[in-house]
Parts: sequence; C-alpha cells; structure tokens
Amino acid sequence: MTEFYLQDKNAKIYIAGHRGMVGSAIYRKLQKEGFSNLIVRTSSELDLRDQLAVQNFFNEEKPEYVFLAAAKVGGIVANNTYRGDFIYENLMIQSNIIESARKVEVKKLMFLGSSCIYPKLAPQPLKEDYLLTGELEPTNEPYAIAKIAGIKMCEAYRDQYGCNYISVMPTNLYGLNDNYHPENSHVLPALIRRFHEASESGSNSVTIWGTGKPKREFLFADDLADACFFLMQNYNEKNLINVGCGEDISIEELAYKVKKVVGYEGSIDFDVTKPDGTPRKLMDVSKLTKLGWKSQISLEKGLSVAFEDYINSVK
Ligand SMILES: NC(=O)C1=CN([C@@H]2O[C@H](COP(=O)(O)OP(=O)(O)OC[C@H]3O[C@@H](n4cnc5c(N)ncnc54)[C@H](OP(=O)(O)O)[C@@H]3O)[C@@H](O)[C@H]2O)C=CC1
Ligand SMILES: C[C@H]1O[C@H](OP(=O)(O)OP(=O)(O)OC[C@H]2O[C@@H](n3cnc4c(=O)[nH]c(N)nc43)[C@H](O)[C@@H]2O)[C@@H](O)[C@@H](O)C1=O
Repeated sequence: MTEFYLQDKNAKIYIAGHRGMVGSAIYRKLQKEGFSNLIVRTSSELDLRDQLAVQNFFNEEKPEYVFLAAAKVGGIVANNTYRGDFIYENLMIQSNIIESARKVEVKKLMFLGSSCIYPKLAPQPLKEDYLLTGELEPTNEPYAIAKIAGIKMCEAYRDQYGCNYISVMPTNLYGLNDNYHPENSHVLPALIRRFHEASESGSNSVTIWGTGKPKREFLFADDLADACFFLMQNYNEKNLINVGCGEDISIEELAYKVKKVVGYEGSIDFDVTKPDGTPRKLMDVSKLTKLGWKSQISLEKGLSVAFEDYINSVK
C-alpha cells in the first residue's frame, strides 16, 4: 500500500532546532507550504540532552513528523577544540529524540547527519556506500562518530520496531541565521565576517586558515530545506542519502569569491598553522537526482544573500 507523507496540512510536525540555520530554513519551508501545526521549543525551554524532559515533551505533544535539526555544530577548529562536547551533546540530543519518537509512534522522522561521516580519503565524489570504509578526518572524528551512531540508530529502529526514520547527509551548508563566531564558525560565514571587518577597519590583508587547497561543496540552507521537504514526502528507505549541489571549489577560490561579494580591496594570506581537514568531500548526489530533486541556488546567488543577511544582523 503506497503511504503518502506530508499531504495533510494539519499534520503535527516538530522541528528540533528551529532557531538554527537549517531548522529555521525548514520552518520557513513548511510555513510556505501551508503547514500550520508546527511544534517548536528553544533550548532553554527544552534541553534535548535531558532524556526525561524530552520524553515528557513527546508524551505531551505526540508529533506525527520530526525534523531532527538540533545539534552541537561548528567548524573545524570548534570540532577539534570541544571534542568531548561534540560527541556527548550530539549523542544525547539525537538518542533522546529518536527513542522518544519511537515510544509515541512518530509516523516519520528525519535525522540530519553530515558529509564528515565519510572517510577522510574516500574516492570522490562520495557515495553513500563509502560509509565506514576507512579512517575518519581526525579534527571532527567525535562529531562524525556521533552522526554515524545516529544513522545506525535509525537503521536499527527500522529493523526492530519498523520505524520509518530516514537519514539525510547534507554537504557544507551556509545561508540565513548562520553562525558567524570568529573561531567556532564554518569557513564561509567566517570569511564573510572577516572580509567585512577588514573592509570596515581598512586593514590591508585578510588571513585564511590552512593552505586554501582543500575543496568544499557549499549548499544554501533553503535549498537543503527544500530537499528535506521533498525527502520527507518521497524517501522511505533504510539507507542514508546525500544532499549537495554536485560541485566544489577550493577554499582559496571561495576566499576570492567572498572578497568580491564583500568588495574588499586588500590582499589574502594563509595561516598554515591552522588545520586543512579533509582534502575534499564532494557528495555523489546521483541517488537524490534520480529521485527527482536538484539544487536551485547557485553559490554566487547564495553568497550575496548570505552577505546581506550578515550585514543586517550586525546593524
Ligand atoms: N552548518 C553546516 O554546514 C552543516 C550542518 N549539518 C547538520 O544540520 C543540522 C543543523 O545544523 P545548523 O542549523 O547549522 O546548526 P545551528 O548551530 O545553526 O543550530 C543548531 C540548533 O540546535 C539547537 N540545539 C543545540 N543544542 C541543543 C540542546 N541541548 N537542546 C535543544 N536544542 C539544542 C539550537 O537551539 P537554540 O537556538 O534554541 O539554542 C539550534 O537552534 C545539524 O544536525 C548539523 O549537524 C550538516 C552538514 C553541514
Ligand atoms: C560541515 C562540516 O564542517 C566541518 O568540516 P570542514 O568542512 O572542514 O569545516 P570548515 O568549514 O570549518 O573548514 C573548511 C576548510 O576551510 C578552511 N578555512 C579557511 N579559513 C577558515 C576560517 O576562517 N574558518 C573556518 N572554519 N575554516 C576556514 C579550513 O582550514 C578547512 O580547510 C566540520 O564541522 C565537519 O564535521 C562538518 O560536518
């Protein structure tokens, strides 16, 4: 019997992490699609690391769908500095939500992983089958292990309890509501902030971390949210599925694009005492393309929207 998902606009949907970059994009997408029965909680209202509080919340609200976009998230230096926090907080958040969802028989749940789950030196582009076939990138291994545990938990709950829980692996993301912290953020928001501040202060050079040689794929968060909505409606398989735009650029090329968008006139130099991380992590998105979804927002377009959002946030 064909099951239809997200057809009823009154469906009760919980977005965990609704204030984050991804969660707020999913929130916007669901509102745009006419869903009005959306359940959200801030981390001060509901600390997802607290198992009893999460169980009580699920018993009370009994959502039919869950988008699990709450997590401890950060860039390469944050991951490598707060190694214990990244594995502990993510294991607790995801385990509490997945277990509580099962107990109240949530109809469908989406777990968000990340491209870092794949081996550091896996062949490119990264196919879903490459999971657990090699060593992980050391700087974010704790976070990656937590994400892999989330994938395996969703698979195991499908095996034992018949839960329709799907695992979605986004590539590097950017967009509205991004994290611009100078040390803990990801590269794209970090460079937007650094070039802008250099422009404002008139400093004659901007320092980029690492060699600039690694390559990264960047997907705009609202594009990801569109893919998440599409997959919640159409994807019901046990195996994880990649989401990306299908092309990548070097960090140096990215820096020059950000420099241009910000209108910075000075020079760029490199701090090679900072880690490069994985040399490349381009996602193979053929599985998603075959299902009928493709990214729409180009890096040029997304960069200018993200920069404008940043400027508005610092006014
Ligand atoms: N950003 C990226 O480049 C990528 C992100 N992802 C994945 O996407 C998902 C969302 O990431 P992103 O939107 O960037 O992250 P953000 O840091 O922007 O948002 C994370 C959200 O999680 C919530 N949260 C964190 N800890 C707790 C807690 N203890 N209790 C309750 N809520 C908590 C925060 O809530 P509050 O605001 O209320 O404190 C926040 O809204 C994550 O699973 C991440 O791994 C995957 C690939 C790339
Ligand atoms: C999404 C993904 O994100 C992280 O992995 P990452 O992609 O390596 O993360 P990043 O964006 O921080 O770095 C990308 C590259 O960019 C270079 N770089 C230059 N200058 C800055 C800079 O100023 N800040 C940062 N953060 N990086 C910089 C940096 O040296 C590196 O070579 C993990 O969370 C991982 O777990 C994960 O899931």
